[in-house]
Amino acid sequence: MPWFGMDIGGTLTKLVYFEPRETNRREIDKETEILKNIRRYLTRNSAYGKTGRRDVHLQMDNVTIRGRRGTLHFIRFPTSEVGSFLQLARSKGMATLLTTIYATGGGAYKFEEDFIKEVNMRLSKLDELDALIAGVQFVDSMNPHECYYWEPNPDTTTDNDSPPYLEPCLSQYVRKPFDFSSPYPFLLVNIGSGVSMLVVSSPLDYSRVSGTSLGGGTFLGLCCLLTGCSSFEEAIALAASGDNTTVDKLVRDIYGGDYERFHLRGDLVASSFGQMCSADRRAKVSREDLARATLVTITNNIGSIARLCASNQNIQRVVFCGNFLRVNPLSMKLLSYAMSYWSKGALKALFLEHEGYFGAVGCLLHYESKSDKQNCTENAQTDR
Ligand SMILES: Nc1ncnc2c1ncn2[C@@H]1O[C@H](COP(=O)(O)OP(=O)(O)OP(=O)(O)O)[C@@H](O)[C@H]1O
Ligand SMILES: CC(C)(CO)[C@@H](O)C(=O)NCCC(=O)O
Repeated sequence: MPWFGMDIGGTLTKLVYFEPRETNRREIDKETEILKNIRRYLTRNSAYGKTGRRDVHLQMDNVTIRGRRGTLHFIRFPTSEVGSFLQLARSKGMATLLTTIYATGGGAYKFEEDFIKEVNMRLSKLDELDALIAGVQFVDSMNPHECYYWEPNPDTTTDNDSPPYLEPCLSQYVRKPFDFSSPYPFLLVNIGSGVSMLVVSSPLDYSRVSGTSLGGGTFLGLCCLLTGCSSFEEAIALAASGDNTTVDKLVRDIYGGDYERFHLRGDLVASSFGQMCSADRRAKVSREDLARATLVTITNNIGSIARLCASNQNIQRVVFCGNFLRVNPLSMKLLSYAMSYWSKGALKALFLEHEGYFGAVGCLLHYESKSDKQNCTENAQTDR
């Protein structure tokens, strides 16, 4: 059976395929024709059907899993296309193999029967947050460049005591590697369709301390409504060339400058979408500006909750992951700026290269959903 790990999320399904290195002739001969075809199909293409994509740039070579060396391939498709995926898998002969694969995410429960009916495939279900943490730890241990952060380029910033203003500052942010070899404790913020926030205290000890339904799904849903865009990539491209200050009400729109007593600078957003109460302004606003304001609103809200959780728990490192951050450097820079600015430099925002794939990797590792060793508690969500 090919080694798959699958995370069937609210928006995207992530499939990670481990291709063991062929060690000898006997092993190659033992592989059935169907398995060979599946391997060739997956590894020689980067698009599957209309919507399946392999993220070739994320491929990891020379990975060891359960004593075998090989390559990890990262594939995604919209969860709304699970039906087409099952038909494709059937057409490749999957139904003739007696298979069980490890799967997580809400869809592992929702689509369990469909997998059995369509491709004779059993889903062995793992908890999505257990799988997420296991995946983060494993990928980070295999990839020295996994973890990174953003900071203003020291060559382009001026020597000035006051923090740099937001907009000019963001364009100067550069990406830097971060040594994540002693990570604990850290706050893990998984921005998928919705958002989960986990305090990770040690490899086997974490708790879900908060969450918010205002996540990546909200950004995309609102952008589709407001701009008529039809894909995440389009929404991000619109936001990248927009200006949220025509949509949001800033502190300076209310005060004429800074609100000095409480150190609220004039360029801070006082009220997200606050300018859209005016019919005149609504008539003039562009799709780009609306997309930018939606991105900034959702990102800053997640940043605020993350900051509260981190300071409640006395944590300095906040690791953001999830596919909302895919092709989305703007949100990463905004989060970096907000974490540092609002905590007066105490908090550091960190990011992971394999963004939304950790749950699927965790499945591939065949971690058990309820290990006796693991101390995973669903805490009262007091941070809301
Ligand atoms: N190609 C894409 N299509 C749709 N959304 C995308 C795409 N790329 C990135 N995204 C963003 O990623 C989000 C989904 O992220 P992710 O795959 O981590 O979560 P999920 O597993 O689907 O959701 P959840 O964990 O809440 O069930 C979307 O809501 C959207 O903001
Ligand atoms: C429901 C999950 C865990 C599914 O991945 C995720 O979408 C999420 O954490 N949503 C936020 C739920 C909340 O805490 O308000």
